[in-house]
Amino acid sequence: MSDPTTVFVATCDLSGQVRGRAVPHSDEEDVLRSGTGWVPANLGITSFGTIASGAAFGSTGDLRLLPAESTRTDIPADPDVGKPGLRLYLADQTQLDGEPWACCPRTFLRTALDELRETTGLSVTASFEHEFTLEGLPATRPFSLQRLRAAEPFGSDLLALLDGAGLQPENWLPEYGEDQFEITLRPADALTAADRAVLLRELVRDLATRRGLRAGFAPLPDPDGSGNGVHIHLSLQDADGRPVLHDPTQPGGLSEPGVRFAAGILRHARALTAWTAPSPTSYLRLTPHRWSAGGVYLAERDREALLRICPTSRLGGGDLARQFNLEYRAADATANPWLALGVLVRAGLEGLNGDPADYPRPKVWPENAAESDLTAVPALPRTLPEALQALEADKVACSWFDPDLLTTHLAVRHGELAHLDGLDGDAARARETARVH
Ligand SMILES: NC(=O)CC[C@H](N)C(=O)O
Repeated sequence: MSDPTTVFVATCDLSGQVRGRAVPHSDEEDVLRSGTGWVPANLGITSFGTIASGAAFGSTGDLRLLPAESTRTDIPADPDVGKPGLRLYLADQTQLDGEPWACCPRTFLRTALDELRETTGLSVTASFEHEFTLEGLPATRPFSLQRLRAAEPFGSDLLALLDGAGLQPENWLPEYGEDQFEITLRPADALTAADRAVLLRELVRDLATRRGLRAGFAPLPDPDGSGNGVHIHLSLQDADGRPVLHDPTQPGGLSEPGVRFAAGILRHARALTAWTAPSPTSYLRLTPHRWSAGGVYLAERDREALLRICPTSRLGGGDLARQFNLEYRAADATANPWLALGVLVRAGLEGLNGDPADYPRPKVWPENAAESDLTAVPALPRTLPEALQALEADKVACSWFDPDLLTTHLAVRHGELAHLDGLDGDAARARETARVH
């Protein structure tokens, strides 16, 4: 394929929106070396396009968008619909001299991973599973071949696009909800996995538009239907790349470091949701019996648990320790993937390094736990304002962020709430659903 003439250099904001600017292909080498201009105030834009009052950034200040070469993604030309090809890079937002900018979400994740490695010797492998709704198809049944075929050639084109872009697609499936599909990618090192999550959503939306469809990632498009979740799978490896989460002698097969990492996530769970589920409608999805996350607990193979110990299989000579992973289920596509994974790493790190008195061993609920046994597990926040209050009340969680990043995040969240203020439930949901397409 010939090189696309346009190169788009992008970051992902506090609402998961990808924003950036294009440069001509002839400038690509220069831009890879020295970046292109950017403005801190971009971080204070809500997903409704307004600048949040109270954001830390105003009319002054300048940054560079410095592309990460590893994220280079080519969208091939689609002459049938008159779209030229595009080269896309994800970028770090840096100071003008190239020094890290502490409010850059990608830098936040990288710094958390560095600190995990420096203080524990551990690294993270991760994968993001995305559900979304494909509007414009005939009605079909959940999980059916009919639904898979109804989405053709979108499905096959998507697998080819992701494969060609090096995103390593794993599963493409017709899901349970009306018009719902799921795409999973192979596990990768944590930064790559989060980069791929940012790219995946854009590639899905772009391809859907080119095929005359509309891909929606709203957390709950229909109040009576299924939610669109983003499930974040993660595992830990030691400095030699050996998996450390699995210990068959322990409850649920979860090793001591695994339990401690999980303890950190469970302890800070209510604050974490302010980052992983940052929209008002996120909380309509996070209710019991939706198989999203019905409470703050750790369980073997239970799709209602906030943290799920995923199944492993010996089939075909499978390596159980390598397959063993934890799945965080309270995220959705209104979250920034770098921040969502970054806060999980930060919380896990607190569990690993913190005083065990502050991070008591969580119970590992067995797969066959009855719902009546689980009535005492802590609840997730019921609304976004509750999650924001939980974040502000959690001084440990607040300490993970540059004060300007925290202030701006809170301002954006409150700005979005204000945008929906006074609308009734249906109107608010409709406005929300429209913005995350
Ligand atoms: N199969 C599943 O795990 C369903 C997930 C569910 N749709 C969610 O909102 O997270």
